[in-house]
Amino acid sequence: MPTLILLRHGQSQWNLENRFTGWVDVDLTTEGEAQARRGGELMAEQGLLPDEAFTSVQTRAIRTCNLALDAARRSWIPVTKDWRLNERHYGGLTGLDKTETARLHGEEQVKVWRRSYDTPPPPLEAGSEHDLSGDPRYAGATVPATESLKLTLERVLPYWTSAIAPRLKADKTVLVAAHGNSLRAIVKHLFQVADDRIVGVEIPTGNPLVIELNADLQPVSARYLDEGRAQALPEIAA
Ligand SMILES: O=C(O)[C@@H](CO)OP(=O)(O)O
Repeated sequence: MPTLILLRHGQSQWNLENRFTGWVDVDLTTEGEAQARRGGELMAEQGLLPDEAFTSVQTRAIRTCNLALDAARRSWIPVTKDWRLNERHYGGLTGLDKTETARLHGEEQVKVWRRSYDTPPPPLEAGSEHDLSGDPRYAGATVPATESLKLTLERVLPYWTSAIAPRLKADKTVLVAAHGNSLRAIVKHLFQVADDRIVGVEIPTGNPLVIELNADLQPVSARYLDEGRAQALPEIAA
């Protein structure tokens, strides 16, 4: 049975500092490294051993992938990195403190920027501190100035369809080590979550989400491996 393991990176330095992160390449904290290792141990304990892995081009996801695979003794499997699995681009909010931003703009406005489906944050100014358009890892890609979840899904989905789905259709166990919002986009697609319901999906850091799929890649079961840190999951269509 095709098995998908979604793993959000472990706690990052800016998760800890409560700053809007997006495409900024912050690293894991010591706690985040431990979460990633624990995620790998849980996979091994439950016999969920990935055949292949996909991750973004951001350090916190790459290191989470490596730490989890090391802990599961699967660091030899093929790992493919692609920017399409990056976190949602946070535009002009990048780097700002989330609480301070809510104080300035109001809780409601910040909730819309963080969790609405199709309202992107204000764009990042070209040439500003967090402008990554000159970063060599994005050579050939168009670096967005901001992204809503909808825009994130629109760049994740073609990659899902062309690169990840074929491996699942070949009946593989596939690990995707990525980010809160790129994984939320995959969950939205797989579970057909309505635009106004996706706000309720919050994937915890470093907790493997195992989704068993049928031959048409529709979910037949879903569960977090660390039950103590689990969050609500969308319903599976009958
Ligand atoms: O800052 C970010 O890039 C994301 C993920 O940590 O935050 P949010 O919870 O607002 O999606």
